[in-house]
Amino acid sequence: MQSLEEMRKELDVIDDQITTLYERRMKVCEGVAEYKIKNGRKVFDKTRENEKLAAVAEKVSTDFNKKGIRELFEQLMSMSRKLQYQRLSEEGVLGRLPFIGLEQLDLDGARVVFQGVEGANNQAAMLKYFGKNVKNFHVPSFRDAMEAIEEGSADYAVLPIENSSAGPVTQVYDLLVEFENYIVGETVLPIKHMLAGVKGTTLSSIERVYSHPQGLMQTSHFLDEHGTWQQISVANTSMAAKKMMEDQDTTQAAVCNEYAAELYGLDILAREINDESDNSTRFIIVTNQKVFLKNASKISICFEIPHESGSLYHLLSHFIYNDLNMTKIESRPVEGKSWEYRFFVDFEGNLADAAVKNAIRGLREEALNLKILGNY
Ligand SMILES: C=C(O[C@@H]1C=C(C(=O)O)C=C[C@H]1O)C(=O)O
Repeated sequence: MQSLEEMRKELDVIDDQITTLYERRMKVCEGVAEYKIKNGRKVFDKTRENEKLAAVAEKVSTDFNKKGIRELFEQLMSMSRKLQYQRLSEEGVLGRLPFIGLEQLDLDGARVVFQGVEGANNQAAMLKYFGKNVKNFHVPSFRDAMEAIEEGSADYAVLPIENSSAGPVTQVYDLLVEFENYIVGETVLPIKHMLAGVKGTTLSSIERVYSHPQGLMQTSHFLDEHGTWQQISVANTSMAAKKMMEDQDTTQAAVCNEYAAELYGLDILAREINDESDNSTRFIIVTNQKVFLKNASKISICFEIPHESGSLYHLLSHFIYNDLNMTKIESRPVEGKSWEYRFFVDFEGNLADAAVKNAIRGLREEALNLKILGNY
């Protein structure tokens, strides 16, 4: 039997050959890039890649090696594409993105819509971002807010997207896909939940507690201690508070913020019942124009992927190869396609950066239905 040293020497010789061949292959791919630039051809040719994968698998013997050689060539061709996108970028033929860069947002006389009623956390987020003199109105649902900007009755909408303890506001993710509206800003607001009821309500008189599902989730530890209370979801925490005022019923209470409790004349029965003491929610500012601030530093996109092994891995490699820092990934089921998912990715960068354009070009060719949700 050969010694380990001898076998390693043999591997070194083989690897030298692979390395030389890799460089030679990439050199040819540069030529392919030049050809494609000249002739306006797409970088990604899935048919050619599938033929190649089948051909190389044919040439090796065991199932293990068939799988291995496919993986190796998937990687090689993915590298080849990235080199080609880079050449396209250097030649300035990446194409223009349909977003217009602005020095600042047009906030003059802007009308802003938020979901809920007076006292909603969405309203507090709006006041934080736009200032207290902002012209505004409120609507019953997130969908109504999206429609208001799409049809132009409002210029901006403020929507919650994610909570530090309860996670994503999934409905808002889905609406971002459905509507031609784009994120232009974000703001983070600390959220403190109170348990509030009309005068005379006590912890022992309560049978039902009302709030937005996020409000119920963010106070689940406290609510679990009162397991007999029925938890009822309503569209907004401030709507729950308003309902308490309207019903005047001591068998029910609302999870809402202090301002809403005050506004609707409720007593606070328990303060700061949120599970996490630093509970906070990130809100996005959405508009109907494809614009971004020139100093924007975060990009949100979403895409579907072919239902094949390795496809997410290959798509995410565009971030790695362009040195882009991915800060978040979420997935949501694709409507009408059971067990298929749409991915939402946030990463650092500006749409004017070459690295960003390069990554988006690659993602656009290789993913299904890529949508840029905004740069802010
Ligand atoms: C090199 C090409 O570009 C891409 C990369 C391929 C490869 O590395 O073999 C194959 C198909 C294309 O997706 C080509 O079109 O031939």
